[in-house]
Amino acid sequence: MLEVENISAGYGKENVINDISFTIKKGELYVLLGPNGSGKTTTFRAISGIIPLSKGRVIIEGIDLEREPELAKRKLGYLPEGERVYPNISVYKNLLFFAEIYDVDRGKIDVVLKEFGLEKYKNSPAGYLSRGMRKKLALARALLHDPEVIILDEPFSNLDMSTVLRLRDEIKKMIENDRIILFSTHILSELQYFEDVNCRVAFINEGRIILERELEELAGSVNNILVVFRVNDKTRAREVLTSLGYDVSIEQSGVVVRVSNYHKEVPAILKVLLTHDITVYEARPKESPVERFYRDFVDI
Ligand SMILES: Nc1ncnc2c1ncn2[C@@H]1O[C@H](COP(=O)(O)OP(=O)(O)OP(=O)(O)O)[C@@H](O)[C@H]1O
Repeated sequence: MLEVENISAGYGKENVINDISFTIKKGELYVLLGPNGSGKTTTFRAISGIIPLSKGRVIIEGIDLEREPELAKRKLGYLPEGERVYPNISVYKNLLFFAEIYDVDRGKIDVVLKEFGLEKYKNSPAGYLSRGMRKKLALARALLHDPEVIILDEPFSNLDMSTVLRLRDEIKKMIENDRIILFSTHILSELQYFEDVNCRVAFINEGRIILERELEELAGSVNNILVVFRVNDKTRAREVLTSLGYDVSIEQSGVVVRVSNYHKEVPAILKVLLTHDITVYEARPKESPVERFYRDFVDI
C-alpha cells in the first residue's frame, strides 16, 4: 500500500503542492491529470524522496519515507520526466550503477537490455541514444530492481508506437502482479486502454487534488457530449435533427449533435432517423468522456 498523507512540498520556502492525500492499494493504477505547472512532477518527486516534504507523511508498504528513506526507496521505481540518463557513461553502466545501489544481480541487466531492445547499444554512451531510446533506458532503470511501487512521469511521451503498446501491456501486467502504479499523462486518450484495470484518476490544479474518480465512472459519464452519426445522407439527417431542435453540424465523418443524456437521446435519434429512411452506420461520442470531463475541469 502507498499512503500519501497531507503532503506539502516545493522548492525553497515556497510550497508548490499542498495537502495532497491519497492511498493506493496493490494492483491499483493511479493517474494524475492536470495542466502544465499544476504540480504533477513535484508530487512524484516528493513521493520518491527527491525533494523533502514540508508537511505530511509518505508510507510505502508500511515504511515511512522520511524515517527510513533507504529502505523505502528500494520499494520504489521512478521514471523522471524527460529522458534523464547519465549521458557520458555507457548504457550498460547506467544500469550497472543502479544494480549496485539496489543489490540487483548483474545477470538481470542483460535481461532488461534485451526486454527493452537496448542490447545493441549496450556499450554506447547513453548520451548518443535517440530521445525515445533514452526514455527506454530510463524505464529499464526504473524497473530494474522489480519495485513494488512504480512512478512514471509522462511515460508515453516520445516513444514509438510499438514501445507504447508494449509499455501499456507491461503496465497492465505489473498491475496484475499486484504492483502499485502511478503515472501522469497529457495524452488523455491513453486512459481508455486502462478501463479494464483498477484505475483511479486524480485531477490536480495549482498544487491541489481537486477531484478524484474511478476511471470506470469517468468513462461512463457520457452526458453533455458531442455525438457523431455516420449516415448515408448527411443533408437529410441534418434537416431531421434540426427539426428536433438540435444544433447540427456536418463534418467529414457524419452529422454531429450535442446530447445531454447519451443513453436516452441516442436511441431516440436513431429511431427518428430510421423512420425517415436514413441509414445510420454508426453513432459514437466524438470526444472521449475523459476528455469532456477534463475540458469542464480546466474550463477550456
Ligand atoms: N526546480 C524547481 N525550482 C523551482 N520551481 C519549480 C521547480 N520545478 C518546478 N517548479 C515550479 O513548480 C510548479 C509545478 O511544477 P511541476 O513540474 O510540478 O508541474 P507539472 O504539473 O509536472 O507540469 P508539466 O505538466 O508542465 O510537466 C511550477 O510553477 C514550476 O515552475
